[in-house]
Amino acid sequence: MLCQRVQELYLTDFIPSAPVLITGGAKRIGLALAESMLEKKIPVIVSYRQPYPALEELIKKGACCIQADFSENAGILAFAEKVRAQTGKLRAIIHNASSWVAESPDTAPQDTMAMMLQIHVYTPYLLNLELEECLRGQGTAGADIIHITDFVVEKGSKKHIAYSASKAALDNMTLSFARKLAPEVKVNSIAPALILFNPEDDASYREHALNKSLMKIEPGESEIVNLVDYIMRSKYVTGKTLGVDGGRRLR
Ligand SMILES: NC(=O)C1=CN([C@@H]2O[C@H](COP(=O)(O)OP(=O)(O)OC[C@H]3O[C@@H](n4cnc5c(N)ncnc54)[C@H](OP(=O)(O)O)[C@@H]3O)[C@@H](O)[C@H]2O)C=CC1
Ligand SMILES: Nc1nc2c(c(=O)[nH]1)N=C([C@H](O)[C@@H](O)CO)CN2
Repeated sequence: MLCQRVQELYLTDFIPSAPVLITGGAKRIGLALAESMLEKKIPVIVSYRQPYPALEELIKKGACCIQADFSENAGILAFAEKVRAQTGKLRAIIHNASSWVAESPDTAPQDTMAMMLQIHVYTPYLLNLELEECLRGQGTAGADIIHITDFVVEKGSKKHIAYSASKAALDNMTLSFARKLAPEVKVNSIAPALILFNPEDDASYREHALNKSLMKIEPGESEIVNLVDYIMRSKYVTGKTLGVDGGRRLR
C-alpha cells in the first residue's frame, strides 16, 4: 500500500481520528494546514501536483502524499479511488487546491474559465460526491468539508473574472452540500482576502494590496490554520462562509 503508515496508525488506538484530506498540500497554506494536523497527531492525506521539497518532510512526519492533477475529471476520479484505497473514513476534506489566474491576452477566455471551473468547481464537487461515504457514519457533526473560497466572491474582481466566478460557484456548493450532508457532515467556506503574498509580488503591488484592508498586514497561513481548527471543533456551525479579510469590505 502506498501509505501503509496511515492505515497502521489509524487502525490502532494510537490515532483517535480518521485522516484529514487536504488538496494542494505541498506548499503555502495547504502545507501549513497539513503540518498543523500532524502536530496534533491527526493523520493527513495530501494531494500534490508538483513534488515540492516540503513533501519529503511531510512524508517523514507520516503524511500520505498522493500525486494528482485535477486538470481532467479522470485525474479527480483516480485520486478519489486512491484515497478510498487508503482509508475507509475521513475526518475532513479541505478543498485548498486552486489556481489564481487573471484574464490575459495570451489565453482564450473560454480556456481561462474552463481552467477555473475545473479546479474550483469540478474538483470539490466530484471529490465530495466520490468520498461522501468516507465522511458519513461518524456520528452527528462527525466530519467536515471546508471549501476555501475568496473574499472576491462578495464583490467580484475585474482582473480575475473567471477565478471569482468559479469561487462563487464553490461558495454556493457550500450551501447545497451543507443541506445534503447534515447532520453527519458540516460544510463551510473560508473566504480569505490577502493571506500570503507570492514571491513574484513586487513592492508596489504589496503596498497596494496591504492598503486594501483596515488591518494592512500580510497575516500568514496561521489565520487559516486557526479558523480550520475552530470549524472542526464546532458541533453547530454549518452552511456558513467565514471571512478572513482584515476588514476589506470596510475600506
Ligand atoms: N494566498 C492568499 O493570499 C489567498 C489564498 N486564497 C485561497 O487559499 C487557498 C490556498 O492559497 P495558496 O496557498 O496561496 O495557494 P497556491 O496558489 O499557492 O497553491 C495552491 C495549490 O493548488 C495546487 N493546484 C493548482 N491547480 C491544480 C490542479 N489542476 N491539480 C492539482 N493541484 C493543483 C497547486 O499545485 P502546483 O503548485 O503544483 O501547481 C498548489 O499546490 C486557495 O484556495 C486560494 O484561492 C484566497 C485568498 C487569498
Ligand atoms: N490560488 C491562489 N488564490 C489566491 C492567491 C494565491 O496566491 N493563490 N492570492 C490571492 C491574493 O492574495 C489576493 O487575495 C490579494 O491580492 C487571491 N487568491
